[in-house]
Amino acid sequence: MNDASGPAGLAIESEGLSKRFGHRSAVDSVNLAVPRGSVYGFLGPNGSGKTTTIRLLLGLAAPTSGGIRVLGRPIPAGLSAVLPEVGALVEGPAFYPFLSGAANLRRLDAADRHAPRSTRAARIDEALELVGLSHAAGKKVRAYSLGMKQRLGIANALLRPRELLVLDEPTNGLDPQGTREVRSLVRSLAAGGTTVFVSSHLLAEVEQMCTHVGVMSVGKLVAQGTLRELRAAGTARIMLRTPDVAAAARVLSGLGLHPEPAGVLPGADHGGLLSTSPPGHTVAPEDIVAALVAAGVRVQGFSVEDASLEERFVSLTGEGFDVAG
Ligand SMILES: Nc1ncnc2c1ncn2[C@@H]1O[C@H](COP(=O)(O)OP(=O)(O)OP(=O)(O)O)[C@@H](O)[C@H]1O
Repeated sequence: MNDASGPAGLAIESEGLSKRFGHRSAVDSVNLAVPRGSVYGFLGPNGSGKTTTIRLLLGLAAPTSGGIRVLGRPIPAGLSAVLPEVGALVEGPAFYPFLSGAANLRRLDAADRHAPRSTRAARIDEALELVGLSHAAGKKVRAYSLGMKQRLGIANALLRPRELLVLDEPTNGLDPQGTREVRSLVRSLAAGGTTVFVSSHLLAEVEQMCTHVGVMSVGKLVAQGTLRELRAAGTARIMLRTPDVAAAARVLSGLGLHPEPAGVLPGADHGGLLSTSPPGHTVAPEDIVAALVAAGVRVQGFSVEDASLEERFVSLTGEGFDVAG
């Protein structure tokens, strides 16, 4: 595995990570590569193995086979050294409803034997500030909205400065306002330099929050990379309106694209072309227009539709993604 000790290293890395329950493979040969400083969206339909993977990463379950390194140390051997650097929100944290948010954090902080008592109050104030709950510190948790409870859970994960934050479906069950709160919190933590590994079954959410994505399907990691890389692996579509259809088709074919007549398009005198580029083959839109103009093709309209990530993920997982959110 790579050396993860430098800033350019990986915050999480796994090799052949597998977990079986009886004959059932919940996680199957997963090779994760989560760069330091990234917001990594761990995307997959329900039951695809995300929670099990997260439990393995945090040493909450033992792998059947394969290796894991978190912040450069092997798991589970290096857990005690790594855990203080890692904040996690896996199962929704249990709060006492009749205690205030601050009082709940005081109890949780007191349960951490590494947390010095003398700095407890300052630590709690800081964590509440970070998640935007200072104003509600003295309010009983039963009066918190779901979004506030979730942010309190994240505050608990942030009682110490963390290099890595692992969040399992942090917006599950939240209303749109709570969802927005948690997403913007994740973005601001990432802007502060924390690596965030966040699971989700919502494609739109991953697109909004994340720099990197790993896609799980039936226990396997079927794609991984930056959002841009995954988009580029799809097929871009070009729509061209022109009266010079035949000449335009020759130019596009010459660029390695696949033009097809699009019939009469709205606003076109004679017709148009739909053109796709084969996967992995990209021609900059400005180069396409320049080539058309150089060949004397009269361009009435030109648009590029990026391959939708949704199409790409559906083709990877064979499942419709819930794209709401
Ligand atoms: N303790 C367990 N014993 C037996 N099977 C399990 C156990 N934990 C998980 N599984 C199975 O492993 C598979 C992956 O589950 P997992 O919870 O990791 O998926 P997930 O992607 O997190 O889904 P969800 O979003 O619904 O939690 C599922 O088929 C699940 O039923």
